[in-house]
Amino acid sequence: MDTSFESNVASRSQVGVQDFILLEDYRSEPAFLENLRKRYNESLIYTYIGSVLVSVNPYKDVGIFTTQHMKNYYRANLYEQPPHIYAIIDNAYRFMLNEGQDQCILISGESGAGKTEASKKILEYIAEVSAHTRGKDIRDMLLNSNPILEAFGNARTTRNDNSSRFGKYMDVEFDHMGAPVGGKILNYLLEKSRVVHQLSGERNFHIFYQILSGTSDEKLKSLRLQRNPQNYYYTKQGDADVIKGKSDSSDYSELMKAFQILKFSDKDVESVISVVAAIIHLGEINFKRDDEEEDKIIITKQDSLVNVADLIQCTEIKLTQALTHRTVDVRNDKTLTPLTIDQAYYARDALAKAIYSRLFTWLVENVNASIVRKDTDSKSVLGLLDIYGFEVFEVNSFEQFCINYCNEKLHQLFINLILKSEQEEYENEGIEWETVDFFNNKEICSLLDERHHGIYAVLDEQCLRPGNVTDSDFLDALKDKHGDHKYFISQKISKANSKLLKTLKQQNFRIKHYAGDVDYDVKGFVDKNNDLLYRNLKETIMESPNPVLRNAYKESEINSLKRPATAGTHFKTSVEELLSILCSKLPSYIRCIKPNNDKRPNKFNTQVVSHQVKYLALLENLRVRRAGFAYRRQFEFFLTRYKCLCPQTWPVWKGEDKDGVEVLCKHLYPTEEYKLGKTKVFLRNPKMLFDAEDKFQVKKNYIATVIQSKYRMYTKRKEYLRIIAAVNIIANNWRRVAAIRLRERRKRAVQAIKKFIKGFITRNGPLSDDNKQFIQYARISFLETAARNLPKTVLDKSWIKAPTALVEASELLRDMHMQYMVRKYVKNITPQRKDQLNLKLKASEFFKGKKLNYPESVSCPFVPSRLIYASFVTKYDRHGYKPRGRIFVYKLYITVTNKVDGLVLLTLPVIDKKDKGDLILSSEHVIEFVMMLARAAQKFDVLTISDSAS
Ligand SMILES: Nc1ncnc2c1ncn2[C@@H]1O[C@H](COP(=O)(O)OP(=O)(O)OP(=O)(O)O)[C@@H](O)[C@H]1O
Repeated sequence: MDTSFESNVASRSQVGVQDFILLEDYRSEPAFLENLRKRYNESLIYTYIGSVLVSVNPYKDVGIFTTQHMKNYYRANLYEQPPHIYAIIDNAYRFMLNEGQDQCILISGESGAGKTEASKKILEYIAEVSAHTRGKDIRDMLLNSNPILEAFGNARTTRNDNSSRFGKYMDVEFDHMGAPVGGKILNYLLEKSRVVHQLSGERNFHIFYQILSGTSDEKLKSLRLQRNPQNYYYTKQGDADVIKGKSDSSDYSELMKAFQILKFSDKDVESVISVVAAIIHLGEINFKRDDEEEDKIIITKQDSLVNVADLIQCTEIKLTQALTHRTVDVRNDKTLTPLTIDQAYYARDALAKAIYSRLFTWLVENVNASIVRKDTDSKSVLGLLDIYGFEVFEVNSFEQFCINYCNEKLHQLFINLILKSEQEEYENEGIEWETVDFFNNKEICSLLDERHHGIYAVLDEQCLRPGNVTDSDFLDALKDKHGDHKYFISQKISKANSKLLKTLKQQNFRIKHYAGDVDYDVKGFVDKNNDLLYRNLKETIMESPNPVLRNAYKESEINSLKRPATAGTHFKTSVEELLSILCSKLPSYIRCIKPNNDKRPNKFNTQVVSHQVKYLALLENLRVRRAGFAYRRQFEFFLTRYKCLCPQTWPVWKGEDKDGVEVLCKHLYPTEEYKLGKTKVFLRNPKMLFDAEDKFQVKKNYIATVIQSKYRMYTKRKEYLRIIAAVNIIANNWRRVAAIRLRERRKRAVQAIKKFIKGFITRNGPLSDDNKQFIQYARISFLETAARNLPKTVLDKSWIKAPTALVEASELLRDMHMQYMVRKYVKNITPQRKDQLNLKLKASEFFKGKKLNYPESVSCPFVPSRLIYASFVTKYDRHGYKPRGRIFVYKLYITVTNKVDGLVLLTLPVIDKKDKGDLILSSEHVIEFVMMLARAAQKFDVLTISDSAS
């Protein structure tokens, strides 16, 4: 929203105003010039007057024609970027594509103001922005038509080193995608007199110097030319053949390349070069009176004539005759009359001009043949008019008259279109049209071109008169017809005014053009209007096989008794045709201004510019544009931009836009300062807009903060909602995944269980797919359970129950484990313990199943500390010796009952009578006691178990 005309308003004070409409003192010429100057000094060469672009030639590179600049202006609104020619062309190009309305861009300004450069920039822009589309060939051809037309149609003048000496209108046709698909060039009034005559400091057309400088030595030799232009009459008159910063030879190379791109054949190019060379040689032909025949003339430089004849491929005799004689047709009786020397020179120059003019027409026709649209897929047309500006010289001739007439007509078109569009806008908007004070040049146009009365008509009338008509006759006829016209001044009229008498020459007449007064010298008007080329010369040209000249004149035309249209009428008609072409299109204007007459950068000559501002009618243009209202805008746009300045419309206006704008305007301006149309609001004074814009700029910061915070909130909230949505999606997905997994798990579990059950059912059967897994599981499970529940001692006889399929393995395992336990036990057993165990074993032999309380004792280990020594009997051995260190029980019987008691009967043999007999003892550990005792006695056969009853 900020990149618009209105934002440019905000920066208006930086370097003047970018649009003259915003100029406070818009009626003041000094204010206008000052704005131009200020901007020019800052290298700001473009300024708008509404949609008209005013361009001041910088004569230097201002660095604003880069590809990046083109990109900046591409699809940008007119006011989005600083004023620029790209903005104008982009606007027209887009309008053409979007609305299908043909466009034309009218570039005007005086010589050297930058028209040709502007038209090149336009073509470059079109080529760039349509580069993505098809039509590369056409783009290249359109761009390369320039070097060709410039070489043959441009020349150095005192005002411009590269002055276009013809008017050019180019149509570029586009398809619906915006790709250029074809084009057509129309050329107007080539200044052909330049071929034979140049003023001091000027040159002939560039092509003459390009050929002399750029062709190879060999080629030059074949053309029988020397390099130095000073050697030839037609190229040396201005004595200014070297142009600073311009290379004719490299221009020649560029020209040859352009010929190739535009598909000129080598033969065609050769023919063109030959024709130009022939013209150079033609200028060398001189005449003198024949010494033998007084009334005859002869050619002095015969070799030049031979060169011309060779180059245009005609016979020398025919050419000689055509240059020195003319055929006079009196009642179908054709006689050959010798020319006077003057007539011969006239004929020579006329031939040179005719050939060159024909060459130029042929070139344009051939360029057109190359760029003509080949298919029918053309949607719209963009026309480009680069036409000579208003010309005022020391001596103004027929050419200036024509050029200024064309400008007069274009100016009228400009006024009509600009006024018309303004008027239409007011009418469409239902706003009363306020009369604009502007100069209408309608009367001047009528003075020049009115049927039967205008100056062209008078000239034609004189030219048609039989007999020898002079330029003075023409002037007299003019004085008679227009002597009292408001815009025509001649000596007859000026008699009364002595001041005028001094300034206006006898053979001159003055036209008060819209752009200023111009004095025209009548000399040459009749001849130039007749544009006569003697019949013999025409016939000579026609006979040439050179493709350029071959069809220059039609047989019917030569034999026709009807006079061909005069040059003036021809030009007038082509201007009318041009105007009707322009009228059928929507125009955009580029008004070019030359800042000084020295072709120098950084020099703004107010006087020079002031003159152009006047003749381009820029102030008038501004006045029309400002008539009544300086500023207008669609309601919607205006309300959107400025609604923040009124509490009732801010932040949201709920009603119609128009009502909102009314409320807003009431709040901002006095009633007389604005008007509401049907779709637009009109502000009378730019100051009103400036005020609103300044307030808006201040308010903008506040709004920006609000917008920023709202935006941040909005983005954060959006982000938050996005995260929440994402979380929900993830959660849903996760739940779904979890459910799927659970289902899968259950499914697997069901299958496993099924398989398990099947396996279980068939576990005792042979190994099969059904029970393989179960058995495997049972094995593992059994082994794991067995591992956890292994017996810890050798006495522990427990063992888990094995599944049927594993019974055998289980038993083996059990045995192995027992062996392992036993081995381990045995490995860890002490000698004492072993002894005890042996004793226990012995006890088992004796008591197992024999004494009732024996089983109780089995688990109770024998304890050595409870060892009982038989100390009560000491016996000697049978040899009567007392055994050393040991109890020796000589004869002992031990008896226990078979009951559950601890009684022990010790029966000792009586060695000594005094010794008592049997001994009954009681022990809690009766088995242990008995066994220990028996071992102590080293006799186990002393043990007996008796029935308790005995
Ligand atoms: N935009 C520009 N930037 C830099 N130099 C420029 C620009 N426009 C014009 N010039 C300079 O001014 C010279 C004259 O410009 P140009 O030939 O376009 O004028 P013109 O109006 O076409 O003149 P004429 O009517 O004589 O053909 C150019 O050769 C170039 O040196």
